[in-house]
Amino acid sequence: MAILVTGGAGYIGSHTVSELLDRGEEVVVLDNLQTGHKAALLGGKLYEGDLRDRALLSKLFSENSIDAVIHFAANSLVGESMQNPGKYYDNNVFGTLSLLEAMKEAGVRRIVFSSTAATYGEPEKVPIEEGDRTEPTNVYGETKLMMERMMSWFDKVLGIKYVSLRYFNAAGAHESGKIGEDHRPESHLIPLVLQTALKQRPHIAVFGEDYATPDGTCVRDYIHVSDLADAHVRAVNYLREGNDSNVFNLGNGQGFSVREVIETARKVTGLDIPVVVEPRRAGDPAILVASSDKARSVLGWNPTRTRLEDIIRGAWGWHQSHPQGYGDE
Ligand SMILES: NC(=O)c1ccc[n+]([C@@H]2O[C@H](COP(=O)([O-])OP(=O)(O)OC[C@H]3O[C@@H](n4cnc5c(N)ncnc54)[C@H](O)[C@@H]3O)[C@@H](O)[C@H]2O)c1
Ligand SMILES: O=c1ccn([C@@H]2O[C@H](COP(=O)(O)OP(=O)(O)O[C@H]3O[C@H](CO)[C@H](O)[C@H](O)[C@H]3O)[C@@H](O)[C@H]2O)c(=O)[nH]1
Repeated sequence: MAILVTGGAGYIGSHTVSELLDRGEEVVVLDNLQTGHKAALLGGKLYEGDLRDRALLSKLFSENSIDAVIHFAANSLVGESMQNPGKYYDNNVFGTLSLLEAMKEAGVRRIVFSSTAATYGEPEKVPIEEGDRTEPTNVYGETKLMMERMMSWFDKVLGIKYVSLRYFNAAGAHESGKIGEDHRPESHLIPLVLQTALKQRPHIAVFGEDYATPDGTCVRDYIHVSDLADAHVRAVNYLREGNDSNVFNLGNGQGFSVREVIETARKVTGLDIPVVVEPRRAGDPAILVASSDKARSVLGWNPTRTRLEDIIRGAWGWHQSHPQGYGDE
């Protein structure tokens, strides 16, 4: 049986495809390449097309024996979602509906889904647990929560089981050096800091230093992309074993401030990284740190690449060897 990976040519998707292939799984990828890269695919069978194309989905399911889906394909820029909400409801919510309908038609009963810490909004406490209040502060987080709720009803009514993985901040690159982070436009802190070290940007902007945190800058929980990939494989197996639908946080449980990330990058690269302090970015909570105890106990997940310095060193290796990313745009 094969696993369908939507968005498999993207950052987290490509690392998960690699992990699945390493474990001998047959992989089918659906990606419209709007932010993904063909070169990020280390194997698998690619269908180049859109999630919302029901005819393509029907063809894909009829041509392959798929028993589980891992669903990464989405738009995921918080700022853009606050300028163009319709794009997010269309691609994320309608796209997921299209996928679930195609799964129903094909009789596929398992889906593992990319959710996000953004479903919580401003946390009521840290570390955040799965049962905590979910009140998104941006459209992106709201669409991900809607997708979770839609899957919950497709389970109740149709028996399609899901695992929703709420990632915190994905970071780092594959140990092989072959794949890494190449978002266009790039909005994530670590790649932007490393592009500044490479002198591709004049400075890194620090969005606000008046937060109620030890050094005034936002605190985030950075989790290695390969540890995320491992969690997806575990989640598929959890569903294959016949377990019930579930929701898990995925993070390291340790927070680092924006200033600490920049300082660590200076240490790793040995280079100057100029900083300019700018106003807060709309919709940014001060602190987001995960409790991943549930994923550890239920999925047996045990992230191994947890040191921020090592995560940044791996990303630095990728940026040095691929200064233009995949170079396909
Ligand atoms: N990067 C993070 O820190 C982070 C954190 C939490 C959640 N997430 C979620 O994880 C998932 C993957 O994130 P990423 O950073 O790898 O993003 P990415 O942009 O690199 O990957 C998304 C992939 O989906 C594809 N895609 C998008 N819409 C599509 C459509 N309609 N049809 C077919 N393909 C489509 C893109 O071309 C791309 O290859 C997203 O759902 C994102 O919301 C990411
Ligand atoms: O140039 C920059 C970019 C970011 N930041 C700050 O660095 C921190 C991390 O920002 P990222 O953009 O790297 O990540 P986010 O925490 O905003 O978002 C990530 O995690 C979210 C969940 O928490 C969502 O899932 C989202 O898709 C994912 O990119 C934030 O405090 C942000 O304000 C800066 O100071 N300067």
